[in-house]
Amino acid sequence: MLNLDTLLLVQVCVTLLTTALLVASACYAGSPPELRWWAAGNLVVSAGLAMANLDGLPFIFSAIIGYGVIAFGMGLVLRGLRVHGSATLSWRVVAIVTVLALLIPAYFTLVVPSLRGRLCFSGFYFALLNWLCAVTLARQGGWRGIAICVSGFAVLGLALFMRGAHMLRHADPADVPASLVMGASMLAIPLAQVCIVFGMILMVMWRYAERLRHLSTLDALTGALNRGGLENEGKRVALRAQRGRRSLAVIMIDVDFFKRINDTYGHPVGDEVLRHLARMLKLELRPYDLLARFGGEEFVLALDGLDRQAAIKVAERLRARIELELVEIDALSVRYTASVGVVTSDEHGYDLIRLISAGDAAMYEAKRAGRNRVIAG
Ligand SMILES: Nc1nc2c(ncn2[C@@H]2O[C@H](COP(=O)(O)OP(=O)(O)OP(=O)(O)O)[C@@H](O)[C@H]2O)c(=O)[nH]1
Repeated sequence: MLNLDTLLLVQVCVTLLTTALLVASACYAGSPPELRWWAAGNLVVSAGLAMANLDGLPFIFSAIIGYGVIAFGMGLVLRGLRVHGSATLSWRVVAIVTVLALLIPAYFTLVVPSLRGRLCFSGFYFALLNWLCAVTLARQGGWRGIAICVSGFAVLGLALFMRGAHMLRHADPADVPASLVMGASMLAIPLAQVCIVFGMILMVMWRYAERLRHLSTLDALTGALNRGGLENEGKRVALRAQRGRRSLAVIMIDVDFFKRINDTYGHPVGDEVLRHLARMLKLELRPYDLLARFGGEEFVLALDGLDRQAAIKVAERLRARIELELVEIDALSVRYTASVGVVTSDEHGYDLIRLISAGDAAMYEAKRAGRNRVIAG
């Protein structure tokens, strides 16, 4: 038969070990707040477990306060789960969770003294808290990493519930079936804890990798897509337009005499002009359109559903707006113009590379024709 004290020690050790894992992954993944809450929660839970079970501590700790500490730790874990779902959990809720966990053992210690009642109903309460964690996480959807964590919380809740239910039915701790269930639940608890923490780490690492992948497709100066992002996203935009039998327009925009802006005002001002242009273009786009920085001072727009006439109209509106805009940096006010090339899939097909090179040719024609104008290719 499994020794319950040994299993309890295993549970505390596993909690400490998983806390170390959470801290290590927080260091690697830029210390996201949810990992910090989970690590803190885990640490508090292990302190509570030690308080509730260690011999030699004053009775009040093992009988009442230990349970409150465990619940407080679970409140922190729950807070982390909410933060992971871009929500929050007020401290008032954490306090209520903690106070309820104190009231149950206090009732069965001070009002109606019953060890069985205390262990049993505290078990039910902690089962509920774990299920609440499972539900909070499951509602966030996106099952990568979450599934293992939800299963961990569900199993942990089930183990605690079974233990409570068994204690309610078997008053005698020497009862064999009761001991068997107790042992099995004590074994399931650390295993579920390991699952939960691995799930948490997976969730955070997955999100971190996604963020890095997203950042790698963006131009650091302007926030528009970079060439890599343009290749990936551009293919999707072109395919979507083609499947929907809609025209796809590509507009190439190149700042005129940008070298002169750099030479006259300095590179930081040139950078600000590029940021300004990207901001303005983004505002003009619909959510499914695409903006990328193609080269130094050249941007490309891919607009789904615009035929030649509509695309020329948009390009002319953008050119006119650029001409009117004033970029203000400190005491400086800088005006600039841009040359614009427009092409659509109706003339050049849906291959984005061909569209871009045709658009580029039209844009260079606009430069040759005197700049600050739109040419359709
Ligand atoms: N500030 C800044 N300048 C850049 C950046 N990328 C490229 N440039 C500069 O942009 C300038 C582009 O100059 P050119 O290719 O001669 O073009 P232009 O002066 O705009 O002339 P036209 O295109 O013919 O009107 C170069 O001096 C590059 O150094 C950037 O990220 N920031």
